[in-house]
Amino acid sequence: MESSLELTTSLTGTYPPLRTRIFKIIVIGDSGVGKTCLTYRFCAGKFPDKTEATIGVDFREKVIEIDGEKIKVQLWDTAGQERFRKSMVQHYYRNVHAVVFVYDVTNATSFRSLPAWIEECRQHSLGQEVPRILVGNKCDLRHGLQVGTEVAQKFADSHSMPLFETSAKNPDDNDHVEAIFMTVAHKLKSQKPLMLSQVPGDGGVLPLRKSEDEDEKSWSCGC
Ligand SMILES: Nc1nc2c(ncn2[C@@H]2O[C@H](COP(=O)(O)OP(=O)(O)OP(=O)(O)O)[C@@H](O)[C@H]2O)c(=O)[nH]1
Repeated sequence: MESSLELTTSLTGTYPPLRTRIFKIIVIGDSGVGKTCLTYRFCAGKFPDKTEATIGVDFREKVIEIDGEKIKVQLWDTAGQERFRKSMVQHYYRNVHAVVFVYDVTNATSFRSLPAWIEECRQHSLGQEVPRILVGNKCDLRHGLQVGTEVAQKFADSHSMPLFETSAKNPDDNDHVEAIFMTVAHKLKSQKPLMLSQVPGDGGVLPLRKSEDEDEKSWSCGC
C-alpha cells in the first residue's frame, strides 16, 4: 500500500496524493422490483421518468463525502430477467464490496425468490465479510402490500442482514433511499475495503492492492 501511494505522489508532484476509494455495490433481485429506480434515485436524486428492463448491467456512480473523505459509490444495477443476465453474471461478482438484495413489498413472489438470489451469491464464492442488506421496495403502494414487515424482518434476521423498507418513488414516509445507501457506505468505509487511486490527468484508476483475480478470491459475501 505504501509504495502505491508513493507512486501516486511522485506522479502528482509535491501535492498530497489524490485518492478516491471506490466501493462496488451490486443490487440484485427479481425483475421489476425497482432496482433501476432505487439506484437512479440514489445517484440522480429523483425517480426516473421511465425505465426499461435492464439488459446485463447498468452502472451508476455517486461521489459522497464521509468524515471529510470523498468516496465513490459504484452501484451495479443488475438485470433481474434470467435471459438478460446469462452473459454478465461472472462480471457482477468480481470485486464486490457489498450486496443489496431487493424485493417488492407488493409482490410475494419476489420475496420468495430471495433465497435463490442469496444462493447465487454464495455460489460465486463471495465471503462472510461483505456487508449485505435487504430492501423491500414500493412501500408507497400500501393497498397492494403482500409482504409484511414482520415476515421480512424474520427473514432478514435469519440471514443476518438489516432490513430497510422504502419506496424509490416516494421515500418520505419510510427509510430514505439515500440513507440506505449511505448506511452501506459508512459501513464499508469503516472496513477499509479495496483502495483505488485516481491519478489526476491520467483518467485511469489504479488498483493499489491486489490483482483482480486475488480480489475475486478475497472479497466475497457470506450469502
Ligand atoms: N409505485 C412504485 N413503483 C416503482 C417503485 N420502484 C420502481 N417502480 C416501478 O416498477 C417498475 C420496474 O422498475 P425497475 O426499476 O425498472 O425494476 P428492475 O428491478 O430494475 O427491473 P429489471 O431491470 O427487469 O431487473 C417500473 O414501472 C417502475 O416505475 C416504487 O418505489 N414505487
